[in-house]
Amino acid sequence: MKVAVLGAAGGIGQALALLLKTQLPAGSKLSLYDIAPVTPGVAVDLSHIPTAVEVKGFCGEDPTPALEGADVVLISAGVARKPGMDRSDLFNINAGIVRNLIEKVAVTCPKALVGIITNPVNTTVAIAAEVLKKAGVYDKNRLFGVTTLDVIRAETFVAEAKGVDVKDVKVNVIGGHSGVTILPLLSQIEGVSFSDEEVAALTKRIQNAGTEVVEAKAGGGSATLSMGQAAFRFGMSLIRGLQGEANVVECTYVDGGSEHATFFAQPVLLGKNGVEKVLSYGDISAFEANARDAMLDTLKGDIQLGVDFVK
Ligand SMILES: NC(=O)c1ccc[n+]([C@@H]2O[C@H](COP(=O)([O-])OP(=O)(O)OC[C@H]3O[C@@H](n4cnc5c(N)ncnc54)[C@H](O)[C@@H]3O)[C@@H](O)[C@H]2O)c1
Ligand SMILES: O=C(O)C[C@H](O)C(=O)O
Repeated sequence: MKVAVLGAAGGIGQALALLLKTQLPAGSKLSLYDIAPVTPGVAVDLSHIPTAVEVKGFCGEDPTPALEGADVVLISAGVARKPGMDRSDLFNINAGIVRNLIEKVAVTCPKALVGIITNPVNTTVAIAAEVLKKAGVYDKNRLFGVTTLDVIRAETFVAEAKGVDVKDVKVNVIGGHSGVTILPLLSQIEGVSFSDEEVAALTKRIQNAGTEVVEAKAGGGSATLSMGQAAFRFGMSLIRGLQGEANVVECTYVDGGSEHATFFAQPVLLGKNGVEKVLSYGDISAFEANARDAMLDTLKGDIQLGVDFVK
């Protein structure tokens, strides 16, 4: 199994690379790419950790050597928010970065499973899809927006609020990855109940959790360590699916034939070809149905921005 991380010298990239180096299956290859010249050094640093995972680092303008033979590509290359910015403010810089990297993916490893972390995810995934379509290699089952951070936040905050063990809390988060498009389905969580006020407050906190970190870091960036963990969880789920493990399910933003929008995050069964099956997100409350319907104009606008960028 070969995993490539693009943006590997960044805050997320380094945290993710450390987790992958220490926990990928024995015999795996880890390929780190970033425009930053430090990247080969990041790989040398990691290579001193005694695990049976070979790690190589590449820098410069061309990611091709890092992508050769990749089964999974995780992309966190790009700029992060500062206080006062929305994720959409990152579009001007990150749209072009994702487009250029995906153009290389399309040529070098078109069959790889690609997870996009770079914001604004609602838009950058649409950009990636259009680039792959243009290159004639688009397979909707192999492209994912990584929304796992919303899931782990929801699980953490619910466990804290209700005083339960976090390992017993499972939360589906549907929609997209920004503001009102992040919709945790709190009504489905087994073993806990919430007042209407608690639902409103927890939903808002989960939707604003990225901003909570951006403000706490006071200009020093956005979530990197929790995102490293989230990307690691998602990347490992892709790998477990590729290896034929049964019942690997993650919420992720996919082109999955949703009735709501071209791309929509919901539970997905992962397998040897990426998306095995897009699963129903199940019954939801009236509050959640209203929030889902209210997000759709925003989500569709975000997606259209990505489509128009490439066309
Ligand atoms: N999906 C999510 O839930 C989620 C969560 C947190 C952050 N993010 C996003 O992830 C992205 C990265 O965040 P970060 O904190 O790691 O930022 P960072 O600035 O620490 O790292 C970004 C890295 O990308 C590299 N880079 C820039 N242009 C590149 C290019 N053309 N090719 C290769 N590498 C390039 C930079 O050199 C840097 O090392 C941001 O867009 C951020 O908003 C997404
Ligand atoms: O909020 C951000 O800008 C980064 C990320 O999308 C997050 O949710 O933490």
